[in-house]
Amino acid sequence: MNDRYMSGFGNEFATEAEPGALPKGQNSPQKAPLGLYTEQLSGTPFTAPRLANRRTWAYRIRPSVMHKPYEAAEQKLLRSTPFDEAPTPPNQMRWDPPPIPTEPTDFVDGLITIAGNGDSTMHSGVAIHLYVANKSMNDRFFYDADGELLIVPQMGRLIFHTELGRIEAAPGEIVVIQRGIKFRVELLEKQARGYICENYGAMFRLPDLGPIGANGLANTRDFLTPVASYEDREGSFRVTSKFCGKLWEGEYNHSPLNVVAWHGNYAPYKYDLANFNCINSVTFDHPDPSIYTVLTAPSEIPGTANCDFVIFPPRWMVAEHTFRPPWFHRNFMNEFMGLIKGEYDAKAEGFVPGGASLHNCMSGHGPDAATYEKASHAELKPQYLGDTLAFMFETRFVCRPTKYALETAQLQHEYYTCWQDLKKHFRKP
Ligand SMILES: O=C(O)Cc1cc(O)ccc1O
Ligand SMILES: [Fe+2]
Repeated sequence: MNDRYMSGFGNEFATEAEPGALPKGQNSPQKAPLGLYTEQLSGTPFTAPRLANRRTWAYRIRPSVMHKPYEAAEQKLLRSTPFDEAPTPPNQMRWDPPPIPTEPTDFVDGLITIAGNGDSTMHSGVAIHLYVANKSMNDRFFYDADGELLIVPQMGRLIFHTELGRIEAAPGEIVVIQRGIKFRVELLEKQARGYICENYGAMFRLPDLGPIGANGLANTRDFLTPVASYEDREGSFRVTSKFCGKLWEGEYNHSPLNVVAWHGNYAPYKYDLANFNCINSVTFDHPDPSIYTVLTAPSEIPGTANCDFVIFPPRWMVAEHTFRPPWFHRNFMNEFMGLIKGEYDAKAEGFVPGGASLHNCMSGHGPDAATYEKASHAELKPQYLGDTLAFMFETRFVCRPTKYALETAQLQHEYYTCWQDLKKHFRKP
């Protein structure tokens, strides 16, 4: 731990970048300390039950209201609901990684929507985007009124300069920036690439642990929220807003990252996936992948997540008399997968870091033919899967690919062939 982050999930934090900037004993004094403006940011309705209620009080150089009117802005490959650009095929789909652009492209211009579902205006469903960038945002900022952003870097370290503090993230870590929070993204390397789940629904939270007990999976102390830090910059700035599925741009004469102090429980965080305490079979059989849930965004139906964020981290495989990789299956839920590094144990080739796959409701999938043959005959000694980090956004509604995703050269039209060599082994007794 260093002094740039505070640890815990959903805590009531209090942090000031200048001593004395937080008012004592009340939220909205007649005059806030240091000549700051007081502003409340609500992430849930005022009346949400206490356990789900999220809001933050910000003490800032100027309030968020101070800007010129937003106007419609250029939108590149970013898409939103209703995701009806093209019919959704029931086929298994897989993509190679998107190329890094040759033109200067920042995090916002480099957003590419692959698929999505639900209705952002009804606060349900998700959009799944990739980002590719080679340029930092300096005088440009972004906020998403449609949903919360779960960002999964795959290449390139980044700094997310947010209203509530700075988060540095490398591949292997994830960052969550909630609805409405403004930020800009600085690249610490020449190129950056990764995945984003834009969650229109209820905020991501930690899953219940049931019989696992009070500890395990992602532990609360490993979630890190930044301390307050601010920019006191005046000039000409651009804020891009994602609102009702479209991009809008507003002119500001100051940096909106001007929060000198804040307290509350609505704040961005990061989590290092290496801290995930993996629970798995030490007897036999391959458990359902829900054991790998890092975060869940619930829906109003119990056990039916709007989106689960699941990882397949480095781990020991020890199950006896068991086919160890994922089994063949067809699911109710819809599975978008990405690979941060290494290899995924269900696929011998073709699923590469930065690439993606999509297996929608009731579409058969599972190990490719090469993996099936190998794992059916493998000696079942304890095996460490070291070089691997895959993840899944598992959603309640069918993920409907965008026209871009269906037409891009990165779509692997031959993906289905990885199962065509599965041999008939049946012997009638
Ligand atoms: O399809 C996949 O590769 C994801 C997955 C992994 C697993 O271990 C079990 C089920 C499942 O859908
Ligand atoms: Fe699956």
